[in-house]
Amino acid sequence: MTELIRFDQVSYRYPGGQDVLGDVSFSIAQGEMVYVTGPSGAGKSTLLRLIAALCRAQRGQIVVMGQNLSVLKPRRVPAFRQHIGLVFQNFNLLADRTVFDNVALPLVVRGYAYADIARRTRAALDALGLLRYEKSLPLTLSGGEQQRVGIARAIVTKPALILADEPTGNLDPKMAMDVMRGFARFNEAGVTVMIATHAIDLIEAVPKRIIHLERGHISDRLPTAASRLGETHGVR
Ligand SMILES: Nc1ncnc2c1ncn2[C@@H]1O[C@H](COP(=O)(O)OP(=O)(O)OP(=O)(O)O)[C@@H](O)[C@H]1O
Repeated sequence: MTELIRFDQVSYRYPGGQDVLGDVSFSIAQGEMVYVTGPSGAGKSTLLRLIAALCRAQRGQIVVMGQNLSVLKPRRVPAFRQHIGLVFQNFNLLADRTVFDNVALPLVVRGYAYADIARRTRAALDALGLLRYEKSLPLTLSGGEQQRVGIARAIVTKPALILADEPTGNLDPKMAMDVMRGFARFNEAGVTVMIATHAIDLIEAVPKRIIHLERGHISDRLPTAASRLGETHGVR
């Protein structure tokens, strides 16, 4: 078993705040698919941000793909991130570029030949059911369609690791299920996948390992329909 991600007693606080993650330790093997669950504010997004080196833990050690993130030099962060597909809540799409251009961008940045870019981009668009929108501008699409453009852009480089934060948040139930099954297919093809989600029904439909957070700590208590009810009502 090759370890892809390791957290050893990791704590993190935003500037001026309190610890939002405290003494978090876990290990994820290459090829695993893992859900990160927990009530709103439990620290799910922060956990994914730490793995992507978008922020840096004050205490403990994080190793991702063999790289110890506490000693990763800022100028090396972009190269490190090239192996990660990020799907975050704000889609960060370029409003003045077509769907095709948005999805192709990571390949353009990496200097792929145009024929390769076109083939891979269309394959990613096809996988997310977006081919017919390739010439559209993102703002002419629905929220769910824009979310899928963000996912297509994250997978187009065939990353070793996909980190997805609430990737089904804006999707209708059928599309949400399709997207979750899509992640499971990438995972079957060997990609390690971590998904922060509240969608207990999808987790039950596509069951995988769960890392459950409660107030910044890993908890053995797994998410249930009852906790989902609590979340809907904002109970912490
Ligand atoms: N940029 C920030 N500055 C200060 N505090 C922050 C920042 N981002 C998040 N927090 C705080 O950190 C805690 C954890 O937030 P995080 O977004 O990781 O939780 P989450 O489990 O992903 O929540 P949600 O399910 O609502 O997305 C929360 O208390 C939040 O208010």
